[in-house]
Amino acid sequence: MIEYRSIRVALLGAGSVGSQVARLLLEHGDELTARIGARIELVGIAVRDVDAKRDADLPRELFTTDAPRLILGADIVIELMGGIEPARTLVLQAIASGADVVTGNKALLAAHGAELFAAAEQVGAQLSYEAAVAGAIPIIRPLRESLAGDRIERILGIVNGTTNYILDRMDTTGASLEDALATATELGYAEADPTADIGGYDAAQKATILASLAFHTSVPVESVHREGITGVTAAQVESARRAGYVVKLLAICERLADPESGEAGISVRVYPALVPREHPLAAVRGANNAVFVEASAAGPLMFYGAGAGGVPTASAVLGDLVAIARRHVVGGPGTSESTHADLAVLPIGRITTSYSITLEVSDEPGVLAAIAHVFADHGVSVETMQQTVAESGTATLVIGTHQATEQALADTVATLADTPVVVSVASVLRVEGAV
Ligand SMILES: NC(=O)c1ccc[n+]([C@@H]2O[C@H](COP(=O)([O-])OP(=O)(O)OC[C@H]3O[C@@H](n4cnc5c(N)ncnc54)[C@H](O)[C@@H]3O)[C@@H](O)[C@H]2O)c1
Ligand SMILES: N[C@@H](CCO)C(=O)O
Ligand code: NA
Repeated sequence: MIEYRSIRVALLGAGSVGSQVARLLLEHGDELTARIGARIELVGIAVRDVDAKRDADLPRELFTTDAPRLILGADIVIELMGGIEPARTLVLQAIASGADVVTGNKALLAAHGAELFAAAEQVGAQLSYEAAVAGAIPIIRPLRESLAGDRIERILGIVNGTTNYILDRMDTTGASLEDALATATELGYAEADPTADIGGYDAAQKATILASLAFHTSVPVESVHREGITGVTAAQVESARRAGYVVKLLAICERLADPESGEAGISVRVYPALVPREHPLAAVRGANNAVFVEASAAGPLMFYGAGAGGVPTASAVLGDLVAIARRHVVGGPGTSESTHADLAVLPIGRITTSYSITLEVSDEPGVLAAIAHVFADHGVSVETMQQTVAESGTATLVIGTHQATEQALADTVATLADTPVVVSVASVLRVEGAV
């Protein structure tokens, strides 16, 4: 019989994801041993309350409330507690004590990634985080390894399941945002406090992580332009549907030249946008996630699947664990994060996009000309214009623009709002992923 060496694993947190990681480790131990060439020994699980009800039946003797002590002597620490503290201190402590770390904590990485990666690099430790972006979907490893020889041009991600569920429900049933959110809460997709999801904060954290990796640049979460879905109305979704679009909350990471200096830069932004129905992202339904990557040589690629859920997310955690454990068997330092490109993150005003603008206008002679003037004055070219006349003496104009800078489009919208024939600017949405 082969005598396998033991790799000591400490788990921090046994909630939705942690409890499934522990269960799978215990249930599939022999198979993992054969794949790794070493035995994974789960030495303990740190939790807040040893007697709390869990999603999986786990041996009580594994539980402890003393996380700092559990870390000592571990070869690999899996952090699945969430939040910033004490997760940050514990991860730093694990790295300092010579352990490698697996985490699913996007909030921690978005806020303190640079510090944690630097600490890991200093001692040759590995910090892996596949679960932190788009749950079970392999996206971190493909960006870091499979596409390491390519050049990423753009990433369009649906990386928040809760908001995708809400927008999909609005699209398919005509529900209001409030009603769709209530259903998402009932079904357990949305948290009791849904701010992080519907405000776009969760997606912004994931965008930071994706952009840093894709563009070899440390991207602070504060530099991400963020708009949530709270302003999306049933009327906008319906009008998008009639025009052949679907509204999606997108995390966009894009390589582009600064229009002012001409220097290479990147844009990282999160907002609800119109996506053409023919685009692969339009087919991402319910609470699923997808990351659409455009690479220079590979062309377009889409990674699709379950972006959340205890069991699927545990798969991503175990993948990282097995990769690290295999390295323990053969030896050598971990892979450090590369930030050599150090590209500037451009402010939202410098990016180029196109808009769909819906205006309520008076239905009288000269209105179209007046509106066309506003666009021309700001150097924004109109691509399409559709008019519907209401009985009340007003008309609805849906105007699609060609690509223009955000600043020019924002100035156009501001001037339109002050134009006497414009009764109201009913909706302004960007269009992304033109096919
Ligand atoms: N749930 C998902 O679908 C999902 C998907 C992707 C990533 N993630 C990430 O994975 C991590 C874990 O998520 P979750 O849904 O399992 O969370 P959870 O709230 O269900 O579980 C957290 C666990 O950590 C423990 N814990 C929290 N603070 C602690 C402390 N101070 N000391 C000791 N134990 C503590 C809790 O007792 C609990 O066991 C988070 O960072 C989350 O963002 C979750
Ligand atoms: N709240 C997140 C969970 C996964 O990070 C979502 O809705 O996608
Ligand atoms: Na993932």
